[in-house]
Amino acid sequence: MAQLRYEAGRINNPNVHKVGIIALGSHLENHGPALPIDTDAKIGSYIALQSALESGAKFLGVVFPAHELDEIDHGIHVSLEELKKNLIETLKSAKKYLDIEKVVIVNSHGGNTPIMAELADVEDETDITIIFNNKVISTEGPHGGSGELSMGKVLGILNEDEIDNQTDLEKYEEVGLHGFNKARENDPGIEEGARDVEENGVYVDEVYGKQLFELAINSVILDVQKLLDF
Ligand SMILES: Nc1nc(O)c(N)c(N[C@@H]2O[C@H](COP(=O)(O)O)[C@@H](O)[C@H]2O)n1
Ligand SMILES: [Fe+2]
Repeated sequence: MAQLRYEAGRINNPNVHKVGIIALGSHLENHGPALPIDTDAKIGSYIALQSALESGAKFLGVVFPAHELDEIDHGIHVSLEELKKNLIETLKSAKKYLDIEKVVIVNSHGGNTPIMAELADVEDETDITIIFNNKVISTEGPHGGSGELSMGKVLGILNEDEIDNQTDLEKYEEVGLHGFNKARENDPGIEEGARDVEENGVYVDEVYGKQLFELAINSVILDVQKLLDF
């Protein structure tokens, strides 16, 4: 069997080959008329791929299923148990075929956050060390709001003709999670996002979109370094 040249290419530390970066987003979720239903998956995949290119870590693609709170009905999502099962199978496959021992999960969908409480289990089941990176969720602001619109502009997935309609909130109740009153009552962050869209509307700024991506990518690169230092 061929001897692999782990030091080939722009590789600072050959151990980086044991580190993977995988995106966890949502492919089937309304984001108003200006953004496609797989906006989260594309934002997360872009961050994961760019981070892998910069750090030398392996790009492991994107997890297919996504979870969401019951009180937020804006797409097609699975139970937390089903997401956890799929994540374990996916990571076991990365270990079996690519000899991956450590992974950064790049989360780009707010509804996946509850999986964080299951990660110790996932690490035990897969014998893989995990860092869960939620940076883009914590900086992007409201669902289908200015942050996602601006990143969508950078990715070229934005329908510019529909931007003025994005805040027709009676029609597109998912924008800012405006129409999900129970979720707004239960989560001050969601309430804040809804109020922001209701009071300030939305805008598109490509420079802002690039800054959001840079912040998220740098944060993932730092996580890769932390895993290398383990
Ligand atoms: N979709 C969703 N589900 C939850 O459970 C949430 N807590 C949030 N939070 C807010 O929505 C933004 C996420 O929107 P995307 O899922 O990335 O489209 C997030 O930034 C919070 O403002 N969202
Ligand atoms: Fe989402």
